[in-house]
Amino acid sequence: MPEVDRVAASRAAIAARRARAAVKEAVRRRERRPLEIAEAAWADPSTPEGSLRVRELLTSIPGIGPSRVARIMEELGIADAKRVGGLGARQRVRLRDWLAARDVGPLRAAGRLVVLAGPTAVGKGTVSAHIRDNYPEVLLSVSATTRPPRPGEVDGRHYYFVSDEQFDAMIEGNDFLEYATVHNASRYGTPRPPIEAALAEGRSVLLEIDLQGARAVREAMPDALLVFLLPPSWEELVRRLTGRGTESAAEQARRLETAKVELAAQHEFDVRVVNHDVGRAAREVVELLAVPGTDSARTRT
Ligand SMILES: Nc1nc2c(ncn2[C@@H]2O[C@H](COP(=O)(O)OP(=O)(O)O)[C@@H](O)[C@H]2O)c(=O)[nH]1
Ligand SMILES: Nc1ncnc2c1ncn2[C@@H]1O[C@H](COP(=O)(O)OP(=O)(O)O)[C@@H](O)[C@H]1O
Repeated sequence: MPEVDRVAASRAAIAARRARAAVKEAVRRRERRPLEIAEAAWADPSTPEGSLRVRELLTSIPGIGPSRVARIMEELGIADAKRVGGLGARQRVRLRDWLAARDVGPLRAAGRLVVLAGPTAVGKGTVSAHIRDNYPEVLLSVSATTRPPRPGEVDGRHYYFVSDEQFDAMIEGNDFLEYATVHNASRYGTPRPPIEAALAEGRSVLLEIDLQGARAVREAMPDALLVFLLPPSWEELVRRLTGRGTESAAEQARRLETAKVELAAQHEFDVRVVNHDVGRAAREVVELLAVPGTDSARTRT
């Protein structure tokens, strides 16, 4: 191919990729409905909608992660690399029915609720704090807890430190999105009102809670995206727990037993992020929040 044609072809490929990225972003931000994208693709398969892969379309839908997408595509009998515009008639019917069943009607600007969970000492607190300090557009939910503050912890910033009676009153008042007893010791709960207010304003919310909390949020809010934070290795997890030095040897051993059970539940989650480096892991989580106006939201393809 002559050089000038090659340059034109590669420009066209870049433009097509950008156009597909814009379609995915619009779905992610709930500006366009997935069903409408599929219908545009079938009306004209040469459009960006037509050349979008089915996998990409489904992964862009808020609340659906890659492992669920793989399951859905298997159920629909659609091969991994298929483009929406290239589906056969029967596959189109199956995909249309599936999208229509979860079509939510009129769209509204909506923030996303992301739950960050993972085994003890993987770095959930560190990654969340990094997000709170570097991405102020994300609301990091502050939980209420009955455990006493550790040195340096500030009421209202790290937790709302409450008495057992106050915690009971919050349960009575239906003030929690979820609550649980963690490590067989203290109670922790996610206050509901700030989350509902932020989501209603189109702001994204991050919850850093334990595995039972993540499951409860999925029940209460099926659109929530569940992210599991993984250590680079088991040895590194043990190093982080012992290095933190906030638990006795007996408590560390108990938490490591719980960590094994928690790691076994990682496949219940939509997305897994490995915490090699705090900044990188935080950025990956923020990209999942797809906050309009952040660099990560703009450049994610
Ligand atoms: N279910 C639930 N778990 C929470 C909540 N807030 C914190 N947790 C979890 O409680 C556990 C204990 O937290 P913490 O006392 O700060 O100690 P850590 O284990 O050293 O992080 C962690 O696994 C947190 O993810 C909450 O609101 N709900
Ligand atoms: N990416 C990382 N690399 C090295 N150490 C880390 C990393 N993330 C967290 N840590 C360290 O691991 C320990 C546990 O982190 P923490 O945020 O308290 O875990 P969690 O909230 O999951 O229990 C802390 O000492 C923290 O400084």
